[in-house]
Amino acid sequence: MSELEDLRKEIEEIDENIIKLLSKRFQISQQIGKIKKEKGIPITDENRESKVKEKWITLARKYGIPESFVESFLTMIFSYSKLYQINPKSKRRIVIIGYGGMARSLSSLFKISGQEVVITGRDLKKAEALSSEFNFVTMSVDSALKWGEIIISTLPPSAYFSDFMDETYKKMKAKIFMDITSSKAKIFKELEDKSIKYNFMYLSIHPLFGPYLYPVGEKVVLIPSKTSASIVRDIYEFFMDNGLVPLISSLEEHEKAMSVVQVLPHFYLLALSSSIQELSKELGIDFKKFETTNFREVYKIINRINEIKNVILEIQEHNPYADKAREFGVRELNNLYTQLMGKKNDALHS
Ligand SMILES: C=C(O[C@@H]1C=C(C(=O)O)C=C[C@H]1O)C(=O)O
Repeated sequence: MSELEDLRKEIEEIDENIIKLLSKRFQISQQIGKIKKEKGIPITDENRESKVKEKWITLARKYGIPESFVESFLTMIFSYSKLYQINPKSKRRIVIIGYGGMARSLSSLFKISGQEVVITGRDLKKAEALSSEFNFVTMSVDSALKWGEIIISTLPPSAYFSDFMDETYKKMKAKIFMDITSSKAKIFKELEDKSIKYNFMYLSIHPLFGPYLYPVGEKVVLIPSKTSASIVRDIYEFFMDNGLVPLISSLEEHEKAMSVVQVLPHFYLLALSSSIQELSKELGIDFKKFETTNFREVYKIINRINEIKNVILEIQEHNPYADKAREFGVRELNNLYTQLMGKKNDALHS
């Protein structure tokens, strides 16, 4: 055998060992998951993750492996390790109304946690396309509402004022109903009123993650309404059991928080996106050719934002603190501008 072949053989053996060890690590993680379930503690333990990461970085230095490799590898290990810990106490009958990115993300989560899911909506062909991805079932809206116990609507805010939803509310008696919108000010009261009128339990939720698959360990905000007091505990446990980290909030606190974590950064990023285009055009520069590591990361986020621009603009429009957030954004940008321009002028005059 040539030297090249010998070395490749050695690599293959090492690869097998890596896989064996990973499998062992995931099995242990599964055991840890069972203990956490018994004790009612959440799957994600950020303290522990920091400790593990510290250890990995020390070892990486010791063995001469780049820290950046270890960091991205470990991030993947954590997220798959947590997948192995999902093991819900009970199976619930969940109906998802809608078939967009968030419906897909929630479906992926419920698939690994073994929930029973039916996908429905106005367009049953689209519902069927999503169902088949996860081997779930599609039903007409009427049948789905009869069958289901927990109804999660992934529709945009405007949909809650449509004839379609008007008909749907009437068929949800005694069911648990959730919306997942980012800006709730406009719809919360409407849905709360409808839940009183038609006797369903309305618990507003906001998954704090984008349309990604297997969002294990991510947060979901729960905003109780007048009709959901009796089920908040149950749904809190349900989400924890399915691998998310639930967080209870009031409507007002949630809207304020979203003006800080969504409205403001999205506002800057949209402006950053267009100013990058404009400035590079003005200067005749192909910025992709010169991108730095930081720029690459920022641009990834800009691309993600542009992909869901309609949702982003909806949040800008509906969040009640959006005007304030944008005012602060512009004010601080101007302050920085004045400060930096001032420095430049000082330098010129000295
Ligand atoms: C395995 C655990 O669960 C999660 C996964 C971890 C891991 O894979 O190392 C660490 C912390 C937790 O977020 C644990 O708590 O130890």
